[in-house]
Amino acid sequence: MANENANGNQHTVTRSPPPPSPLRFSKFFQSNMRILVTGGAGFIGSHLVDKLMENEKNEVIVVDNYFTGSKDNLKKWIGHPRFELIRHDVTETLLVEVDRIYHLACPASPIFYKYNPVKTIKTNVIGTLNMLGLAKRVGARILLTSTSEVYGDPLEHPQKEEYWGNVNPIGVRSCYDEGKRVAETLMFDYHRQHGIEIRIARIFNTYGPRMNIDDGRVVSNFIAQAIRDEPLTVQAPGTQTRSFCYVSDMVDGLIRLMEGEHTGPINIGNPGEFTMMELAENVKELINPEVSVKIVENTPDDPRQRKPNITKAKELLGWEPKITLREGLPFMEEDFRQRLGVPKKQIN
Ligand SMILES: NC(=O)c1ccc[n+]([C@@H]2O[C@H](COP(=O)([O-])OP(=O)(O)OC[C@H]3O[C@@H](n4cnc5c(N)ncnc54)[C@H](O)[C@@H]3O)[C@@H](O)[C@H]2O)c1
Ligand SMILES: O=c1ccn([C@@H]2O[C@H](COP(=O)(O)OP(=O)(O)O[C@H]3OC[C@@H](O)[C@H](O)[C@H]3O)[C@@H](O)[C@H]2O)c(=O)[nH]1
Repeated sequence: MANENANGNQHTVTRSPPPPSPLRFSKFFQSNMRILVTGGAGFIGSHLVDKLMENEKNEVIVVDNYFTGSKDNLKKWIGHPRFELIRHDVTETLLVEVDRIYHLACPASPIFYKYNPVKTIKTNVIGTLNMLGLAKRVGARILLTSTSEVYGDPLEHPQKEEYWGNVNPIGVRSCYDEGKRVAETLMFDYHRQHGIEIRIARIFNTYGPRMNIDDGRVVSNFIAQAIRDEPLTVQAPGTQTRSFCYVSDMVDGLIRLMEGEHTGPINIGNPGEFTMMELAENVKELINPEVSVKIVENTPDDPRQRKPNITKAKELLGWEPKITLREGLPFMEEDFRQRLGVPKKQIN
């Protein structure tokens, strides 16, 4: 069986996939779909769990080491008969009988993934190897949440999936950028060599409620600063761009990819591109017109531009984002105000 990969090359899958559990072929009683979500206590993962749990035919197991995630993000499911939460680090092997694996375990914030770069690359390489070994052992379909960072500091703009990227192999972000690239390589090697059913999402900047308030990412920083009346810290030059996808759109895209027939990689993101200065102006206008903006130093290897070409997501998944940045920011403001205990100022 041959299918086309993102680079347009035919690649032959030499082996048929390992047989899924006989449970999937039950005639009289259709057993629940058993879904493992690694990193499910995190920002995107916990919203994914919420969506998956809405389907009564799904059982969800979350494994997480709580490096950046929190049990608080899953508190409404703890004790639910179709939900299990396991404290586990994916760099250690795991044996659970499942039908689907959403592999999200990896710190996403640059501050956190740069905190322990060796651990970050172990999580991306050994963690993904362990999850692929599990998928092979139990006959599960596995989805990897890769990232727009695989394009590095892109020379092609907007970025299509066929673009091979412009990545520094030895920089301070390489643990994440190269870690995710190796993870994608491992996914395709297990697909070609063992027939594993894989799905690869290249996620672009995602924001929404439950983001770690102090995780250092730009949207969470600006909103927390605006609410606390602190200057918005635009990292120089301020003209660099990102494209921001609201978390509910992201979750919808991930589920469509998992349950569709395409391996990917497929870009999932919102093509609405903003400079950091424009983002600051939007936050100022929507949340706190009095707040000041200050230019601060940036970190090495910060990509200068990023915007997804989402043609494949539209054509192959029937997906496109629905929520614009100006619609999504107020939802995040409400969440942060509630968590910080800072009510909106009454304008009399
Ligand atoms: N949020 C974004 O803008 C974005 C963009 C691109 C890709 N992604 C990817 O999406 C996934 C989720 O990102 P997020 O924004 O929810 O980040 P997050 O940091 O909130 O979630 C990551 C989760 O993984 C857990 N984790 C980290 N290392 C682990 C390990 N070794 N073993 C077990 N659990 C571990 C963390 O505790 C956390 O709960 C990540 O793979 C990230 O690379 C996110
Ligand atoms: O306070 C801040 C923080 C960040 N920034 C700038 O905002 C831009 C975005 O930075 P962030 O730290 O939010 O995130 P990045 O775009 O670097 O990575 C993000 O997108 C790709 C994902 O894979 C990563 O997981 C996610 O963190 C950068 O240009 C950064 O310099 C600010 O201007 N001010």
